[in-house]
Amino acid sequence: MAPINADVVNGGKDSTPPKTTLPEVDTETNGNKRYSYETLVETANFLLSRTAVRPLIGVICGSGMGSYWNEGALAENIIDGQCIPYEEIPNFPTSTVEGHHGRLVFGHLNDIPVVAMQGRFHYYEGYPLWKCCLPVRVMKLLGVRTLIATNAAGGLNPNFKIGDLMIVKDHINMMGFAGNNPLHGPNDERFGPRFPPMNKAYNYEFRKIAKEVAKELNIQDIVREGVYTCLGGPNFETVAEINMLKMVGVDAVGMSTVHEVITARHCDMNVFGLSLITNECVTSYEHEAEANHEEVLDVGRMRQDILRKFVSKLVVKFAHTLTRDSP
Ligand SMILES: O=P(O)(O)O[C@H]1O[C@H](CO)[C@@H](O)[C@H]1O
Ligand code: HPA
Repeated sequence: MAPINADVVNGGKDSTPPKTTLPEVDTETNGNKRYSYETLVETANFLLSRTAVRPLIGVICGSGMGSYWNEGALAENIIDGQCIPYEEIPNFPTSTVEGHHGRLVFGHLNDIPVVAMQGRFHYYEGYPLWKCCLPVRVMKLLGVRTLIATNAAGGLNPNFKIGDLMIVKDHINMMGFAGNNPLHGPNDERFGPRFPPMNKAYNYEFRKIAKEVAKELNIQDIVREGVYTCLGGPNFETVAEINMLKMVGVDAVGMSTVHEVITARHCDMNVFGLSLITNECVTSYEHEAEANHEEVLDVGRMRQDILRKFVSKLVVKFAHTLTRDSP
């Protein structure tokens, strides 16, 4: 077969390669090639050698929602703050999306040892789902017992407004319907069972606590509850897709979180999910506006202060719930 001529592919106009170098990502989905338990223990041990913090709670920051973990922003609350860029962590992927800083932040938030992912990994970046969720398993090996997974999402529920916070009550694993699941492949029982239940994915007690905290902070009017779904992305949805999602009971749509939560529940972590509604999903062909990532990041910036206060308080309350439940 004749080799493909790039000039022809580009319409004969320009065969110069793009200026930016794209990161090489591993699109290998073969179950046998994924990292073993032992490999992830090595990653966890590397982190434990780099920090004295022994985190109990892990936070994943959504698109544009992580800057409250920056030096300065958390200075009043966090002590022993220490940042480790993903590039330095053995076996870690790298963040390629704007609004995802690409580092772990360790520290004590109001005396509670925490680790925050300032930047997550998405399927559309080219990573298989198991690799997107690798940090969740690493957190488990570090001793994290509770995961707070936050995300930016489009609102489908007509009662939601841009800037609202949605406590995730449940999710619909759309990608799982098509057979794409982070647990696909050989199961290592040291992480969890072959067939994990998912009907208690989002901790009921935590959801109750979050509603109480919302009242304490006087933000109850912007705090909602609902069902999240994740699509593969990176394109935003068509009108028909949004209308279909509405019909099946979805309140907010994004491109993350579901697989992280499945991985966390598989290894018996408690989960709290929080979506920031960054845009209204378009449900009619007459609608002029188009979804875009800039708007998503803008709303994230706009809500930094509230997110910082809300998440900081939740960390403390959730940690105390863990202590109470401990034998
Ligand atoms: O889910 P997070 O990482 O918050 O990001 C959301 O925002 C991006 C689209 O603007 C997508 O990555 C979507 O998943
Ligand atoms: N759709 C999918 N993902 C998103 C959206 C959206 O409207 N907003 C933020 N992330």
